[in-house]
Amino acid sequence: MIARISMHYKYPVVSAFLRSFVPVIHHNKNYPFYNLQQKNMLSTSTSKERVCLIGSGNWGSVVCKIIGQNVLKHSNQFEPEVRLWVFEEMFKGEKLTTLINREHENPKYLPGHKLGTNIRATPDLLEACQDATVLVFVLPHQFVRGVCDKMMGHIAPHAKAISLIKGLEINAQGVTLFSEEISRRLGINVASLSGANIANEVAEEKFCETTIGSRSPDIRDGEMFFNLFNTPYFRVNVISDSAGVELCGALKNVVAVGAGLSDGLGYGSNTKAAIVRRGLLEMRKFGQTFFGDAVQTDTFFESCGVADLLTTCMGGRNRKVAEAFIKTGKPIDVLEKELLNGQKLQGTLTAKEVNEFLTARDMVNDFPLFTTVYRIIYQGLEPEAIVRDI
Ligand SMILES: NC(=O)C1=CN([C@@H]2O[C@H](COP(=O)(O)OP(=O)(O)OC[C@H]3O[C@@H](n4cnc5c(N)ncnc54)[C@H](O)[C@@H]3O)[C@@H](O)[C@H]2O)C=CC1
Ligand SMILES: O=C(CO)COP(=O)(O)O
Repeated sequence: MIARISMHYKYPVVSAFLRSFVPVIHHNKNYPFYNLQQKNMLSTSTSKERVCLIGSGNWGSVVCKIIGQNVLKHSNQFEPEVRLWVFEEMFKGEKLTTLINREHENPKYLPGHKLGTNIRATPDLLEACQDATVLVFVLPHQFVRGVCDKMMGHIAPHAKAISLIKGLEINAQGVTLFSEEISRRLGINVASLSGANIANEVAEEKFCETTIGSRSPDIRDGEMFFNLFNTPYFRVNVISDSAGVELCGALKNVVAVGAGLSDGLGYGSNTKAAIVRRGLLEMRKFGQTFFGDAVQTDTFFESCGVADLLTTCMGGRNRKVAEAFIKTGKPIDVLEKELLNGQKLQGTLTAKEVNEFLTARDMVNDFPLFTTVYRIIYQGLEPEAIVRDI
């Protein structure tokens, strides 16, 4: 069963689906909800998890570095080799996979940071995920569908997955979380991870927090993901509201585009704060309206909520490109190529997708910030509308 929302069945179905999972809430390393028996079950397990990352961009590479270190740290739980699926491309005359395997670094998407010698990059998706028991999806959201289609029928039956994707599967027909879309296509449980995590800062090991949403009925999955990601500089909190984690991660990108427009116009901190506040309200309203009580208000106070909204509006790529859109007058796709060196924007595309969804429900006026961002970027509305029309 999948929690896809359409005109025919709205959020009560989603809520029932999400509520059907046992709530799992582990707060940091103390695991107050763990009992001894469950811990013993974990330590006596004989088979180790084999991890595969699907995606090797800017964030994918940083996460690969973290996972590469953690599988060695938790060697009783994980196989030492981590597979990294790379969308193959040439870089300075050589294949990116060859470079990663030889230099232990991704020179295109994360230059200057070693990934670890236990990482094995491959351009072959099926080889990468063969026998993997833990799949980490970290792709720009526009590529997920095609990648999942290729993986269908090639996944270990008991594999678990986690989605680090910040986007939604959303169009006029309905909205689906990527965790649910991947789960539906591959038939496996999928958790989510999102937080205030600008990749280059995490790569430099500057302290930050992140949120994992796990609604797996097996409480050990939450602990496994905690061990896979948590470090002293990347502090993980595991909560049960997986939908809220993903929704925040996707929608804050639209708000960040608004913040960038404001910066481009030379407006100050107060204006940006107003956009952030309005954006947060629309994010919560979107959750309440289309996901009902499947999305919890507390989640907006986790790293995936207000913290990610703030950092993306201050230092993210969506903000940067939107600012340049105002200052240069160039189209977004041109700026994406010029400024991001192959990295992908998520916020402008999400603004368009959200607008299609809202238009189909005659609800664009209920989300004035999301709508205004869309109209400025795609319909030539004057940029000053970013304060006038919200
Ligand atoms: N970069 C960041 O600071 C953070 C990003 N995220 C999220 O993580 C997700 C992945 O982002 P990044 O790793 O930064 O990626 P990225 O923005 O660096 O995107 C480039 C990646 O897309 C791949 N790609 C290009 N064309 C493709 C195709 N046709 N099929 C499959 N892959 C293709 C490239 O090979 C490269 O690996 C996004 O949803 C993003 O919002 C989340 C937290 C932080
Ligand atoms: O999600 C991010 C930080 O948490 C990165 O945001 P940008 O894609 O805008 O860089």
